Amino acid sequence: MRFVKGHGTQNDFVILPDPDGSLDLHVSAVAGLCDRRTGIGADGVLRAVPTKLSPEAVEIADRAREAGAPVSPGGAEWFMDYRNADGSMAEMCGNGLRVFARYLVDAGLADPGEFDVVTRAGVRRVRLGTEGDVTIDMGMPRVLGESRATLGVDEYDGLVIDVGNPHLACVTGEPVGRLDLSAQPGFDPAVFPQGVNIELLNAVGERRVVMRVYERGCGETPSCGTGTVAAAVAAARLAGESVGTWTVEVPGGLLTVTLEENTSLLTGPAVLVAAGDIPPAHLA
Ligand SMILES: N[C@@H](CCC[C@H](N)C(=O)O)C(=O)O
Repeated sequence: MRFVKGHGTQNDFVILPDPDGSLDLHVSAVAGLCDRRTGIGADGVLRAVPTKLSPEAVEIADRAREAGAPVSPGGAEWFMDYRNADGSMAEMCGNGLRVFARYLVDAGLADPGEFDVVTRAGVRRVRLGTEGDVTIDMGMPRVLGESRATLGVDEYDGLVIDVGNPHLACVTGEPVGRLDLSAQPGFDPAVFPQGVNIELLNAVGERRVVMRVYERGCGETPSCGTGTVAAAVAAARLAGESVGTWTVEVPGGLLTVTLEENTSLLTGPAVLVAAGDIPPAHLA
């Protein structure tokens, strides 16, 4: 089985091309591939399957069209089947989608420029820039209320934000570089029955934030694209703003989030670093 390895601001992924839709990915196979000692090592797996060969993806694309989403006519040809490092499925991955788009273009499976990709969060438009950056239309983030994260004895208030997947974005005055994110922070399971990605962030300047994240199904990662959108929304609220461009500094680099009236855009790098073969026994 072929694989490609890539990352977006150090949030890293194993891409598994599945051109005939025959790959039955088990939780343990994903966890094995993502293991940093016994596998390839990654924060997640991106299975690339033609939309038409995945009933799940066909349904998502149809629903998006019915809801009036401007799915490009020949577009949305590929489904990004995203899995976290522990093997769990998630709806959306912002860094992963940039890397996925880069892979499709490099592999000759999509034309450079702009195209649509099906994700579990809906159809997302991607645009490859000329400088190596990729921009994704992430849709309209929804603020659903407030909740609290706990780190040891410390509590952090935050906003419950849906970016296709669930987030709790907590702005704090305590420098986030000092926080211990080595263990799962506490959260209210009644608010997040499916788990949550938790961002802790400092507003450090004019539309600039520093963020760390503890991802559902992964642990602390150097970056989370959907998390940066949630962070920008939380920082914007604090500043009494709702639109504009925020720079989000994560341990793995810099991402740009533009909040618009009806949508949000995420821009950042997407790099492919290796390719190879996985022995079939490793996927069994
Ligand atoms: N790293 C991702 C988010 C991946 C999914 C997340 N862990 C979840 O379970 O929702 C990103 O870049 O957005």
